[in-house]
Amino acid sequence: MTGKATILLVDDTRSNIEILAACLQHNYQLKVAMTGIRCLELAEKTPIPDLILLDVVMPDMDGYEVCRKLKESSVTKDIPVIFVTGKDSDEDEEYGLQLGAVDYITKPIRPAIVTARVGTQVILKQQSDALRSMALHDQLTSLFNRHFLIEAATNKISRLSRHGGKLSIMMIDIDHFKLVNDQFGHQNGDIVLQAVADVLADCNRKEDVVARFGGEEFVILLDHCSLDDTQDKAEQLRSKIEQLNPGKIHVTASFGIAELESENEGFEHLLARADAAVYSAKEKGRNCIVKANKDLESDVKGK
Ligand SMILES: Nc1nc2c(ncn2[C@@H]2O[C@H](COP(=O)(O)OP(=O)(O)OP(=O)(O)O)[C@@H](O)[C@H]2O)c(=O)[nH]1
Repeated sequence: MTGKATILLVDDTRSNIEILAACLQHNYQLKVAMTGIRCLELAEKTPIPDLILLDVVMPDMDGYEVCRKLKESSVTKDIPVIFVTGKDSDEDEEYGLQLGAVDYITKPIRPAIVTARVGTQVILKQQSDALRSMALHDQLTSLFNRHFLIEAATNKISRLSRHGGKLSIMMIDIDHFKLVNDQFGHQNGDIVLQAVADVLADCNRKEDVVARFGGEEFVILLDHCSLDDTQDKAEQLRSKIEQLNPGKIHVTASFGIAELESENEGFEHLLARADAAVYSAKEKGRNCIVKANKDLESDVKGK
């Protein structure tokens, strides 16, 4: 991880914030909130904190309630929380830990103890972020992997069922990739995969998901994108890949595109339609784009 970890300090008393800041400001980037509501706002804003030090007794919303809300939100649920509080009974501590806090520090604080406990939690958070990132990315291309794609698509489809909107999918399969490996070797095959992945990653909006789905197959999820717009985008990508020549190897790819018919269509079905369209593109001579039929059966029969 590059740069300093970010810690959000939450306390309604300025002098408490100052004491904590004095312990931590040299090693961490600090954000400060003096109310529970402000804590919830800052916890969702970039840079998302790596750790929150949370007071309990505050006028607008107490720290326990803030912690509960942090744990309910998909954006903030993985941020570790340490309570820093004057409430020092066993019951208070037990309650705070039951809410999901990773540690509980009582006031008056001892700076060396705060520094050590914060350091431990920051390291654990960085390690778990690194593991999560490895679990969700493809190592060769650094794109998202199939596991993340399925998770993201399922979330997007369930959001669409609540708020409406469009979702399209593009499946991209490099043509005759076995021949590339056979003629130029596996290492050059890897270079081709990385070059194609870079083109796909560069040409997309931040909210789109670009994933390596398997061997020489990639999938892009396009938010709020109609099938016609997806086709335009696919044409740009097809043309860029054709002009790439990574390691002087001529590369092309076949594209299948599909738009979610309704929120009742599951991701598996959408994917199967895009896959059938890729198959049709291969049948048509490769290096082209095929729109999926609405009906998967007729696509599959066309094989
Ligand atoms: N270099 C490299 N090759 C891989 C990787 N993953 C899968 N492959 C190879 O990709 C090739 C895919 O071949 P096929 O599925 O037969 O498809 P194709 O040769 O691209 O033929 P068409 O898709 O019909 O155009 C296989 O030879 C796999 O070994 C990888 O990570 N690196």
